Amino acid sequence: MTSAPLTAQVPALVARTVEIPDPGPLLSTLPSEAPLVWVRRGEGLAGWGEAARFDVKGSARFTEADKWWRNLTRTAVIRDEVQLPGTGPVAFGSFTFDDGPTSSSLVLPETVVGHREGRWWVTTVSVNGDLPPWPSLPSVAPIKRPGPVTFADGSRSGAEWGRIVADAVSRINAGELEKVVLARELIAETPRQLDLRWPLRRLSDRYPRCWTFSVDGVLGATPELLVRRERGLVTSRVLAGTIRRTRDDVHDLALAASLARSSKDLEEHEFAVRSVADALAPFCSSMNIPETPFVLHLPNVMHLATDLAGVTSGQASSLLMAGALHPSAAVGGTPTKKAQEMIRELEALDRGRYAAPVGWIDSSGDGEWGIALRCAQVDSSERTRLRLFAGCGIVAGSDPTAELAESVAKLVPMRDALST
Ligand SMILES: C=C(O[C@H]1C=CC=C(C(=O)O)[C@@H]1O)C(=O)O
Repeated sequence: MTSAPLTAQVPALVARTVEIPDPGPLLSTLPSEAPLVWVRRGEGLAGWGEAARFDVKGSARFTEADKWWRNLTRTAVIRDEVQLPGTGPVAFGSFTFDDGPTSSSLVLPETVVGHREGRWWVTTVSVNGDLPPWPSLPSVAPIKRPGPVTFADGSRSGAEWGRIVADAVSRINAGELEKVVLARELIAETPRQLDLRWPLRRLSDRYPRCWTFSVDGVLGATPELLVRRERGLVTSRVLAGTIRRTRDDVHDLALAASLARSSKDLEEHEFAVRSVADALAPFCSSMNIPETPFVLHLPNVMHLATDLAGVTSGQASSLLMAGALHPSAAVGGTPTKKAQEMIRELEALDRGRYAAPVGWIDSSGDGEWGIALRCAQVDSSERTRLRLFAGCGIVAGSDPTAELAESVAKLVPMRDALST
């Protein structure tokens, strides 16, 4: 079901991108209202304003959103003096994990500031056929602190969650399925309306190897890139298999070595790589899949990681690829259908947009889509209540106590980002 007919009159999109001098950190250019963000190591996109949006529910959400974007950009007039991926009009998107009651959205910002390869630009758009305003950066209000934040259990306490993990392990050992990813929720309350720039700045400063994102009230820093399509090349960073860090670098190195040898984690990782490679295969004429994963070090956890790369064989956009890849075994399980049923049965949680594609797409279909992991969903009106999510891959050898501790470690980035 779509909330807007695809055949509705298509607005006349005009976009203009101009090069600008270094404006400082991208996140410092953002006004406080509804920031749209995709940033890693200082590069990426920061947008605001809403020139057009598309909200959609149901199993065809990715294809319908892709159709809407193609319709909108097909007849667009684009003046782009920078010509890099992410220049010209871009839409930011955030999708739901399943076909439940929450909508997925694509948002076309009025203004986007971008930075890549030593260049900076501003794009402005209009959807009424007029030339958009001359790109300029507004002066922005200082970032407000959230004040003391409280945290409480969401749909289940930690102990209850440990019990459903134990249940999943016995069912995996009984042969019902091979892997399931179970998530838990934490509720954060802020005493005053949250200025989203506060957690975003902290996430991007502390987790520079992650993609910091904010789209339509979902924000976080994800280490997992579901798919990037850029000028005929497709890449994907697959993660699965995790170990907590201890703050002792020497000990962490030993842990990293044990992670790289752990048969439980290597097996979990293999499921995730296989699911991504299988889903990408129809879009690629060739693909490179490294034989062994590397260990990705983040401040709170370490992951087994594999970077896949392929050459595209058709016209499918980055968004269609993201839809085909979702849900990968890193967020669903193996086999996918069985895992989704078990998630619904055991979690007692509407995942909303957690563990689903978040990212951006440009008018050529190129773009980057991460998986919204370790993120928060802000209630839209008051902005004083957030649902925080984190999940863990459960396989035959999983220990519920260790998984609970892992989920706590995965919640740290968002918790810390909200604290004053
Ligand atoms: C589902 C999450 O992590 C996934 C991604 C990387 C490693 C994972 C793991 O080792 O369990 C999870 O599959 C999450 O952080 O919410």
